[in-house]
Amino acid sequence: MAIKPYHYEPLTDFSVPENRKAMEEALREVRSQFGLSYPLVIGADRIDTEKKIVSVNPSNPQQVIGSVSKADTSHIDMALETGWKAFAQWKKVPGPMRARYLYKAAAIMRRRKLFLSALEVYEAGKTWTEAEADVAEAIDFLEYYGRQMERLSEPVPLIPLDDEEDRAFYVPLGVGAIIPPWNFPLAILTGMTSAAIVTGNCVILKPASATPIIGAHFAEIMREAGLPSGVLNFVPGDGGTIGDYIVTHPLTRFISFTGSREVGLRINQLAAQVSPGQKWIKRVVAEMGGKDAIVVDETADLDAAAEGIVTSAFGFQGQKCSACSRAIIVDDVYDLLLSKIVERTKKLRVGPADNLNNHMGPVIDEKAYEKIFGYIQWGKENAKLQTGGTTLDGEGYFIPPTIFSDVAPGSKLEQEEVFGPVLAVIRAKDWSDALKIANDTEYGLTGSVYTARRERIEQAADEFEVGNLYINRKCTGAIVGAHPFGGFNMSGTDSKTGSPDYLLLFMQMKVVAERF
Ligand SMILES: NC(=O)c1ccc[n+]([C@@H]2O[C@H](COP(=O)([O-])OP(=O)(O)OC[C@H]3O[C@@H](n4cnc5c(N)ncnc54)[C@H](O)[C@@H]3O)[C@@H](O)[C@H]2O)c1
Ligand SMILES: N[C@@H](CCC=O)C(=O)O
Repeated sequence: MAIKPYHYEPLTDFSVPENRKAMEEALREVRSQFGLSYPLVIGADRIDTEKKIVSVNPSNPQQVIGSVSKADTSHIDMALETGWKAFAQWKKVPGPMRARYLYKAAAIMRRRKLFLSALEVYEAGKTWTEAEADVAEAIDFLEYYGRQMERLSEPVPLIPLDDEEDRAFYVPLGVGAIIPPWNFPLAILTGMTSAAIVTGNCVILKPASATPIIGAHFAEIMREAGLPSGVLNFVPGDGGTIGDYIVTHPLTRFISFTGSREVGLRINQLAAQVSPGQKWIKRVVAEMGGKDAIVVDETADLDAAAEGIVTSAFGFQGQKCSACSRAIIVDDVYDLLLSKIVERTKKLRVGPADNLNNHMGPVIDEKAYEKIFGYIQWGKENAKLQTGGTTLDGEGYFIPPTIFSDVAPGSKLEQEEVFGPVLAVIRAKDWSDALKIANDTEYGLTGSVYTARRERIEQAADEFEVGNLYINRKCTGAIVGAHPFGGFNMSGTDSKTGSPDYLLLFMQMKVVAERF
């Protein structure tokens, strides 16, 4: 069997009765495993600690999904030392062979797709479709990065000199820390970890504290895929407590982080300081937040725009870095489009994520719930509430999709990342004004433009300062390999996940020049 060219993973249609039944069975299977405890994994050792991170269901926080052991600083020392020991062998494994571990892990994930999706429904509060899309994306990262590593294992083409042989090839960096967020609990964690590993590095993986059980299942899948021990060390812990220790540790060679602007900047700053005994400049790859906008002009298909805005704003409860949190609409069509957006939004059902009939589940935890309601309160005092904004019945952290209109450019709700189901609608004088408002943010992650005018599409391609610009479509849902993903400015360190360039961030080029 030859390795086929990369193709993104198809999604499951849950309107088909057999698929629905299979998912219901997977949800039952996950429930039967509630309460299990998962150890740290350092080298070949599985370590149970007294202190645990307890993971709960955000749709019903009384329900415990499971617990993971909690690493302290001594475990971080152990994991880094173990990683460096494993690195001595792992870096010598040829790239195409390392890729095979990823293909194997992808095959295991594919076989367990619905189980992992069901786990996300309970641990992250994702609806069925959002959960399955995340698992599919994790598989995509494994398949795509494997093939990219095969390509990058070829010798680098050089200009030949007359009197010597020159060779150039990529070598790994060493042992690094992988620090993912909870919002794409399998896809982003898998992408970040597999990119570092397939390029020949060893890692310590600290999953986000809200979704550690999914992380534990990933670590287990990599073990089943045959990954040599010590290449991936799994060390859950509280970011605020052990994060600085990991980042400043002299044995940490690189940090791959995805999360908030605040934590990303802190990591970037701390990593720049040289600790005693450290003999490299740490490399930091940081993917951070967004304040993403959809701009609509007077020539746009307004029904398509309303659909794109609602999907982008409220998919996974607005908890995507790519989420549309600003709809910037030109005056001519503002009132009409606003009414279409509000009408569609009012049809969205919010409730427990394991019920297929709900379009939206809960936000991730109490802290997020309180923070989002802080923004809602601000909106009530400073803008016009169109829908939502109330508390909802039920045990979980449910927030209705909330829309504020007449939000002033430059104001708090127009500038800060809410990371929840809150949409700010902003009136622009005209197209030029709309583009100016869209660019007036320190972030630059995703954006969309709805227009029928060719010259405006080209102007946006040139002037809309975002890493991922979409035309006449939603601003979420990047596909690995088709939409390299990552933002400008305060949205990160200018890297692109799922792109032909991404793996280079985990390697350096070595040149050997030989005279005979
Ligand atoms: N650009 C992207 O591709 C992308 C993708 C997903 C999420 N995000 C962003 O992530 C944020 C939401 O995720 P989050 O709430 O998990 O973010 P977060 O910054 O709170 O946490 C991210 C990770 O950092 C860890 N952490 C916390 N404090 C730390 C410290 N001092 N040192 C080291 N690690 C520490 C956390 O435990 C977690 O694993 C949003 O801002 C969102 O826009 C960006
Ligand atoms: N890659 C995802 C967003 C990841 C951030 O949360 C998308 O394109 O919607």
